[in-house]
Parts: sequence; structure tokens; C-alpha cells
Amino acid sequence: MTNETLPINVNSEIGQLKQVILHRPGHEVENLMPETMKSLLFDDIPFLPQAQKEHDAFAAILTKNATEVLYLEKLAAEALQTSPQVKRDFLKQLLSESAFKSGDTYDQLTDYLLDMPAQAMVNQIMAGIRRGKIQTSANSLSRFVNDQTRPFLIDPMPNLYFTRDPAAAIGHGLTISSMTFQARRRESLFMQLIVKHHPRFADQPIHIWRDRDQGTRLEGGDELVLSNHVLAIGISERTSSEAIQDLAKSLFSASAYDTIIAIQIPHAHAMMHLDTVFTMVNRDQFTVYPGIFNEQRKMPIFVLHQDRGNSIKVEHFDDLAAVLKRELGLSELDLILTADGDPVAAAREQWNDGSNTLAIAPGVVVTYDRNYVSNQVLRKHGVKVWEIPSSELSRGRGGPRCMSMPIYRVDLKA
Ligand SMILES: NC(=[NH2+])NCCC[C@H](N)C(=O)O
Repeated sequence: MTNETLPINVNSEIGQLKQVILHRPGHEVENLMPETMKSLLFDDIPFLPQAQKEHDAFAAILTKNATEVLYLEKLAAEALQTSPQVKRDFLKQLLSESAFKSGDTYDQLTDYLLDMPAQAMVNQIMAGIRRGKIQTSANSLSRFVNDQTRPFLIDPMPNLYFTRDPAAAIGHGLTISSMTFQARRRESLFMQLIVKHHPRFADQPIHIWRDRDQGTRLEGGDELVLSNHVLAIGISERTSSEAIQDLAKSLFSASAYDTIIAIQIPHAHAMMHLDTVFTMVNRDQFTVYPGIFNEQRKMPIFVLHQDRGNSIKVEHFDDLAAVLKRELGLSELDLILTADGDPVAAAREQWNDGSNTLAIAPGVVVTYDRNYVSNQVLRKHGVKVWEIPSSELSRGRGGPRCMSMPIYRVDLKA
């Protein structure tokens, strides 16, 4: 089978982007409240009509650059339409992960949702379900009284527009994430559904390197595909070292991948994933937020290699540039610092995802317009920058890379 016929082909961070999955922010974002914002991992409530305009501008730039944009919500509805059983099974799983396994409320929610056409059902599940929508009952008065104070029976999933995190492509396969926080755990159900049942993916040679039902945590924002055999993965607030070792085992034995550069980053809300502080923009150019280095410009890095047999060898390093050069076989390396390293501008722009660039071809990236200092620096380094409006989207603490899940990139020539 040639690469062109494969449904998933991602052997780099920078090869020309041909197909990508996005999610247009919907009512789930309007179901954020000051009381729930923090637990739902938002710092403010975006103004939805404006966020949608910004998102449409993002999609338009991708389309203009010959990228096919697929929408998660549409793929999910199409997958559900393949059979009534698929719809029922998905709903059962979704309700069970939303704390309803059986009982009156479970039955009523099932009837309410199954009655809807597939697209309406998907949109409603993503947006969340308000308590008043169905008649509920309980066998405990105190629990019932307590429950009434929470406006949602099924919580909204406002982080869905960060499609990078619940699943990510590596080579011809995918990782489907076991996500860290309750606020996001159900999100990866949609990609699992799509891969199993959507006609575009079902019965295709797609290797699931790691599925969502794992005891250890891994999220797509930590996974960078540096080449056709080297990955960088963040050891972060969202991804554990155990999960990385587990992924290494699965990848090294069944793919061309033989190296993982595990980069330990601070646990902080603004740096929840590796791609908030480090992205690849060209063969030998990377963006880096200087706040991840210590005073000596060092940081903890662990390189995993396939060793004899099926075992894995781990080595410790502290110089990011040296490790990248060696593992990628580069003679030169250009680390482009957020806001040129100015401590105030870099911190401000990192907070708004100034280093979260999405490469759509080698040396061509999409970024937020508000990070104008970093955008100028990228241009000074010869990178072509497409800017998108960003006053509302940025409130969710994610940028163009997190808002996109590439499934097909043109392979780079050796
Ligand atoms: N790959 C990323 N950097 N994703 C950003 C995700 C932001 C989201 N609010 C969260 O905390 O999960």
C-alpha cells in the first residue's frame, strides 16, 4: 500500500498538511460559569460568536493552503449513523462515564438523546445537558436536594476545540488519550468512535499505539513527531513517565519509531503540555519558551532507545539543542525563543500560546495575532507566519497547534 492511500500518515511535525481534524467551538463554551470555569480548565468565558469567527478564520487559512478540514462533530455524527447499535453503544458508554450506569435518570437520558438525529445528539452531548431537560427522581432526599444545586446533569466539554489532546497521529497510527482531568476524560470517546466506525477509518490499517482505557496518562499536546523515527514527548502535568515507557514499548516493536526524547517540563496550568513551550517549525528550527530552562540553559531530558531484543534503554541529558542535533542528525539548529527571550513579553505571550505554532509546511506556520512580538521574531528567523484573530479562542489556554489534529502530512524528502 502506498502512503497516498493510507487514512493516516504523519511522519513529521512540518510536512505539508493535507488533512486535519478541527472542532468548531459550540454551545459547550457558553455552558461555562464562573463557578465551574476552573475545574473545566478555562480562565475566562469566551464570547462564542466571536470565538467561532476566529475559528472560521483559522479553518479558512488552512483551506487556502490546500489542507482538507474535517470536523470532529461531523465525523462523530456520521459514525453514529452507520447503525442503530453503534449509536446505542456509544450512548451507553458516554452515560456511564458521565456517572449514569442505570436507573430512571439513565433511562430518561437515553430516551431523550436516542430520539435525536445523530448530529443533534452529538452537539447536545458536547454542549452538556441541563438538569431541567428531563424529569429526574432519586431514592435519597439529601442527595437529591444536593444535586439540584448543580445545573448540569451531563457536564459540557468546552475543551473539545483543542482536538490535539484527546488523540494524536504518529506514523500510520494513533494514540487515543487516557486524559488526566475529569473535565476532559470523555473527549477521547469521540475519536475512538470515529476510528472504529466512520467509513473513512473503519477496517483500515490504523494501528492504535495506545487506547484510552489505560491506567497511565498521556495527552496529544505532549506528543511531537520530530521525524519518521524520532518523537519528543513531554513529561508534564498531563503525561506520565510510565505512559511514555508504555508507548515506547508499543511503538518500538511495531513501527519505524526507535527513539523518544522525553522532555520534563514544569507542572503549571500555562504549560500543561509540551507544545505550549516547544514546537517544531522547520527541519532545523524550533520555538522554545525560555522559562523551561534553568540558569545554565539546561533541563531534564531522557532519551529512550530500542535496545537489543525488545528492551528499552534510557539515558539522561540536559542540553536540549545537543540532544536534538544528535537524534535528528542536524548540523545546525535554530532555537527561536518566545518574544526573543524578553522575560516580560515572553511570559505574556507564552500565556497566550505564543510558542504554540502549527506548521503547515516546512518553515510555514499559523499563530495567534496577539503574540506580535514572537511573530516578528519568527519572521526574522525566516519563517512564514499566517496570523489568526485570537481574542476569544486564547481564553481556553491553547493555540493553533492544540486546536488541530493532523491526520495526513506529505512525507519529507530525505
Ligand atoms: N495541546 C495543548 N496545549 N492544549 C491546550 C489545552 C487547554 C485546555 N484548557 C486544557 O487545560 O486542557
